[in-house]
Amino acid sequence: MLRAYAADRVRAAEESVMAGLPEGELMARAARGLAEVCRARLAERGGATVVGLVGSGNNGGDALYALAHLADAGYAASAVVGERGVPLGDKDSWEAAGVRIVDGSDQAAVREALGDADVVIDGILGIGGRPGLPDAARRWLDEVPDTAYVVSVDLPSGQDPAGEIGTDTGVFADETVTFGVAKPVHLLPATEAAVGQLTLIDIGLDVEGGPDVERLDFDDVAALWPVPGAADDKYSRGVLGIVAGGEAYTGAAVLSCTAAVESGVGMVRYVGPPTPTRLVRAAVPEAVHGPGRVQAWVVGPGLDVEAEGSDAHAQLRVAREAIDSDLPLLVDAGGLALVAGRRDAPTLLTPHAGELATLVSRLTGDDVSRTDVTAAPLRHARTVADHTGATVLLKGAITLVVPPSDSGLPVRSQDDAPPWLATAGAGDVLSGIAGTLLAAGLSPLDAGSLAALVHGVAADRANPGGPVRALAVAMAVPATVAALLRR
Ligand SMILES: NC(=O)C1=CN([C@@H]2O[C@H](COP(=O)(O)OP(=O)(O)OC[C@H]3O[C@@H](n4cnc5c(N)ncnc54)[C@H](O)[C@@H]3O)[C@@H](O)[C@H]2O)[C@@H](O)CC1
Ligand SMILES: [K+]
Repeated sequence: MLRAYAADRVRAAEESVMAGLPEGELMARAARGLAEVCRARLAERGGATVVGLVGSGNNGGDALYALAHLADAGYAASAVVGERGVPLGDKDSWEAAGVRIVDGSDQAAVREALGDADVVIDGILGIGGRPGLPDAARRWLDEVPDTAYVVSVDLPSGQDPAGEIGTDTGVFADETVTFGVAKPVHLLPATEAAVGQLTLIDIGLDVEGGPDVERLDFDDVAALWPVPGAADDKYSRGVLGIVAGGEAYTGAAVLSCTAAVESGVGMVRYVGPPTPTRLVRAAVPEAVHGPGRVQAWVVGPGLDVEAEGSDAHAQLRVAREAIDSDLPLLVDAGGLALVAGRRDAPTLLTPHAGELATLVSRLTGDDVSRTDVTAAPLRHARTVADHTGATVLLKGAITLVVPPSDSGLPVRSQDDAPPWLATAGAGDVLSGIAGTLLAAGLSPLDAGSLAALVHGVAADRANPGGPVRALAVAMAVPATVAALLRR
């Protein structure tokens, strides 16, 4: 499990560690680790020249000390500094340590220095930064050659340390070297694309309490996935009711039911009108039909809440009963239109960005667009979680699973899916996997994040590096789970 802690908690931890250490020791550790990474990247690239972009705070201090180590190791090291000059010591002392100081307001000098750079160290802003870069720093970035390898110190400068707000004016790094623990910026969808490879340097930091953001990795699957024992039967493993599909969207019913049986559900009860029922009978002979006792519900894939006719109305009635029940519930796609008040039972909502925008707008009365959601995904997912008491799984290239704030639980952020998984029906498959896990008794947070992980890995295994259809993802789930359980 990768764990990230908010910047203010990291600062508090730094302060308590620093109290027991000689002055400057923590920064010295950070800079030594940073210099080692840069030295390895220079060696891999056969490079001789490293240039730091140095801001006025401690992030710039880390960069400067690392540059001094690299100068000491024989590399040509320069530091571009802003109008406030070097963050620590004075220009002469750094030049005595072998670091050439370049006046950042002299664009020609900046261009000349960066033109030769094999590695660029981005030490403009760290956890003290707000989203966006000062104009002067933006002009420095204009001179960074495409061929240079950009190593960001702690986080890509100008990106939101909290990972809440995306900006395209910040640094986009090849690698980010962070200290002690990861921060939300490294894992959350608004900012993670700017981080590049994440490298963690141990500086002896220990943050108290649980993380703010987590990411399950493959080694977490065995501890969470419900593995049946000899005493289990289909009922104890979990019966999942699926209210999905209609005369218009017939495939969603097949995909959701298929994914559930491929995920090892005890039994599926399918509820829908005649055409999807016929198709589910043919494609998923394991499913039983019509309402009955279940341990959890999936409501919504391919569900048309506006559909007319007695069959559609009967299906809608079961959907509403499921929502009003005290059973664990997953609500997806068409079913999201039925979500209104709070539920006390475990609830997982699984919108994509457009559906979340509609949901936020309806619940808050604000006019929120899909673009607003993609610019600040965590904020909007949390708004819905707090309004409904449900856990919100926001689908995307990175899947966010956001419990209500008052739960005290961390956000999970999963990046397991290949871009090929952005295909019709993939969400229906996810609902079948996550529904199976809810029926087996997992919490919405575990069910949602574990399902997102398995869904992404199954897509990759179905056809590594190439296109994949939703049905193939569902069919790849059994071997994927077996492989993850064997680790
Ligand atoms: N506290 C410690 O002991 C350690 C800190 N470390 C480094 O220190 C960094 C944090 O340093 P600082 O707190 O000095 O803060 P930063 O160096 O991140 O930022 C410096 C200052 O820039 C200004 N600023 C922020 N956003 C801006 C914007 N968008 N435009 C213009 N100005 C802006 C703010 O006044 C901020 O205080 C960490 O990210 C890490 O790199 C490491 O050396 C490890 C040890
Ligand atoms: K930085």
